[in-house]
Amino acid sequence: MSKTFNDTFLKAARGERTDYVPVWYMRQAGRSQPEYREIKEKYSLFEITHQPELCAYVTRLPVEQYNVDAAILYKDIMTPLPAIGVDVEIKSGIGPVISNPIRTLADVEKLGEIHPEEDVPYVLDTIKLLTREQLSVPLIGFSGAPFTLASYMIEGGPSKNYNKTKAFMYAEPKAWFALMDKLAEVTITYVKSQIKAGAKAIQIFDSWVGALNVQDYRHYIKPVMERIFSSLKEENVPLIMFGVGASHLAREWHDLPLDVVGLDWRLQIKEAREMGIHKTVQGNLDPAILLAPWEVIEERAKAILDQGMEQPGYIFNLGHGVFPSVNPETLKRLTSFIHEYSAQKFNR
Ligand SMILES: Cc1c2[nH]c(c1CCC(=O)O)Cc1[nH]c(c(CCC(=O)O)c1C)Cc1[nH]c(c(CCC(=O)O)c1C)Cc1[nH]c(c(C)c1CCC(=O)O)C2
Repeated sequence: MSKTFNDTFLKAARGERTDYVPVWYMRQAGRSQPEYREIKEKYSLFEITHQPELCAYVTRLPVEQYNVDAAILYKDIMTPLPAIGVDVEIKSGIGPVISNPIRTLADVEKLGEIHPEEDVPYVLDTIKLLTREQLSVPLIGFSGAPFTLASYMIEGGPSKNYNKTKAFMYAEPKAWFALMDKLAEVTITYVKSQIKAGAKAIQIFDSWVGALNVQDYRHYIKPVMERIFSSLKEENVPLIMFGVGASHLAREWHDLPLDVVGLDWRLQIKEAREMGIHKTVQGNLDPAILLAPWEVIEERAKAILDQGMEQPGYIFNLGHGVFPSVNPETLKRLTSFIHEYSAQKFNR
């Protein structure tokens, strides 16, 4: 490794004091970067992820350009699903589309298991490349969570209201829980293989689970999340939870055996602390703010930092992914602002 390893992100994730607030951005490897757009003209997401050298390069780009404190593996939450029999294609401008959606218990029973070394060797090879030779910051591995994966598998694609998913959940509880069990198994096996290959932290994306109320979350989802996090806990790497529009579930996540509660922009960090969330918090600048003039971005970032830095255990991020139209210079400037402003405050 040429540079010394920077573990600020891992320390913050574990709730330890740091010299400054670490930063990374969801969807930092992507469409806001001209180098990435050039690659995307030639290759699809799945084609990039099947080429470990290229995939490692795409993963590294934002670390070098934005000076962020963590890298996130370039792949999608759909990546493990073909291995268990899901026919998924990522359609440009739409998202994941699935041609054999789940409709019955028999469909659930047909789903297979994942064997990461055979089914997704390219994911593990990319991680090995990055963590053994190329990265000076921790690599975040990830998986989609059962509800969010199931929502695509049942709806057959992106959805606004998750009606089919909810109808399946309420009307076919036996099939629902069987599906949650299968997806928990996939998540656990897949994530453990990423950690074994070298991932230093894990984020679980339950992006769309905010569609459920607290009662349904407790009944239909929390037990499966409890099982996943209890099993992953054995691996001793920081575990991060994230979802969109899920402020009403943040307290439920906090109960789970995980290390970091990810927040979108709807809940202020001080409100989360008042709700009793004392674990590390990650977030939560509204990604739309990045399209505003710099003065507005700085003011909003400062307001978030002033709340987040009050307790140790804070990681700066956006409340959701970077939009394609964001200027890379803005992300670079924001990272140095977060680093400098927090270093000054911490060292006073
Ligand atoms: C729900 C979800 C998906 N994928 C993901 C989530 C959870 C995070 C979230 O809430 O946004 C996670 C994801 N998807 C991708 C990453 C890469 C790593 C990173 O954050 O930089 C990550 C972490 C690449 C991607 N995932 C996708 C692309 C676009 C690829 C293409 O256009 O071919 C990339 C680079 C496609 C995808 N995949 C998905 C959607 C909704 C879309 C289309 C929307 C879009 O284009 O932004 C499902």
